[in-house]
Amino acid sequence: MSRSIGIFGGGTIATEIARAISDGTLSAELAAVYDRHPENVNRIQALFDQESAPDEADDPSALLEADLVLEAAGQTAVEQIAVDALSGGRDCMILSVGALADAALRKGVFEAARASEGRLYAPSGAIAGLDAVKTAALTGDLESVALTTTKPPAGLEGAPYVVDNEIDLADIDEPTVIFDGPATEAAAAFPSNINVAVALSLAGIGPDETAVRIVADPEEENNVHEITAEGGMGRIETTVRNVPSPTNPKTSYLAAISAIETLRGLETSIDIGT
Ligand SMILES: NC(=O)C1=CN([C@@H]2O[C@H](COP(=O)(O)OP(=O)(O)OC[C@H]3O[C@@H](n4cnc5c(N)ncnc54)[C@H](OP(=O)(O)O)[C@@H]3O)[C@@H](O)[C@H]2O)C=CC1
Ligand SMILES: O=C([O-])CC(=O)C(=O)O
Repeated sequence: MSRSIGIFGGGTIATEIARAISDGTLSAELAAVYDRHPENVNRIQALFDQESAPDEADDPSALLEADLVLEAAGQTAVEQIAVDALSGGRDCMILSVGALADAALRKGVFEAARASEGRLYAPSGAIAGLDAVKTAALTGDLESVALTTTKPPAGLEGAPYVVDNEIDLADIDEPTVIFDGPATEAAAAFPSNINVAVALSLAGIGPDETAVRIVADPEEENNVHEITAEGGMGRIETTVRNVPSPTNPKTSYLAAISAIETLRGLETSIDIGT
């Protein structure tokens, strides 16, 4: 029997995953979708015929009936659903990985995962190289991990750090570093922009030790993520120049596809790559 999935969030990433289920790329059943905007759920339901359309969940707890609960909404949604899903023996996939920069939440979610028959999944999302960073971390001598993210200013609008520091993105006329600090701080300062930093940090040397720079570049059309990691094994350098999603420029198209590929990995009997 195919795995049932309940999705928390009905936006850009959820829609791509739903499409992959409706067109057969994934052989899962989409059981239910929850979003505070019912029209988003309705748009996803319209991708399916009547018998296979997901239920509209009135409450996030309705998602806990599914085999796998997938969060694609925001950091608060991770707080609302991850521990309950894992404690109930469900698998749980989270996209708003930045939520795990909070040490107390991370401890709670990891403990729930360790005690559960279910597993916690955090896809690579919009970055490349988590496989190599994770492998290098195993050697015990990974010394530094850094991420530089460059986005068009429009992709950074509304971030708490931008609002609190009254950064006028429209005034930026050349590549400008607007944030430089550890992944822990980046996740709170840019909750919708830098989940990748926390995923990277959890694969590597931890959120307090992972250096993050965010650059606003008016000439840049892509969401660019450059990773460098150094240690006894040598040096890892990766760059992804992501096409932003048309429905949410903050989110790179690759992030949604990465979640689909992680789900596909649960179905296949051949597993290539670390
Ligand atoms: N790991 C990675 O590499 C990446 C992670 N992400 C993260 O994935 C998540 C989903 O991205 P995306 O699909 O583009 O986002 P969207 O904004 O397109 O969709 C998210 C939807 O979920 C709703 N939502 C958010 N929080 C809640 C809540 N607590 N209760 C009910 N509804 C909620 C939003 O409503 P509203 O708009 O009102 O908040 C919105 O309708 C985001 O947190 C994003 O930052 C994105 C890209 C890469
Ligand atoms: O999609 C991206 O390029 C990265 C992103 O928004 C995130 O990590 O939150």
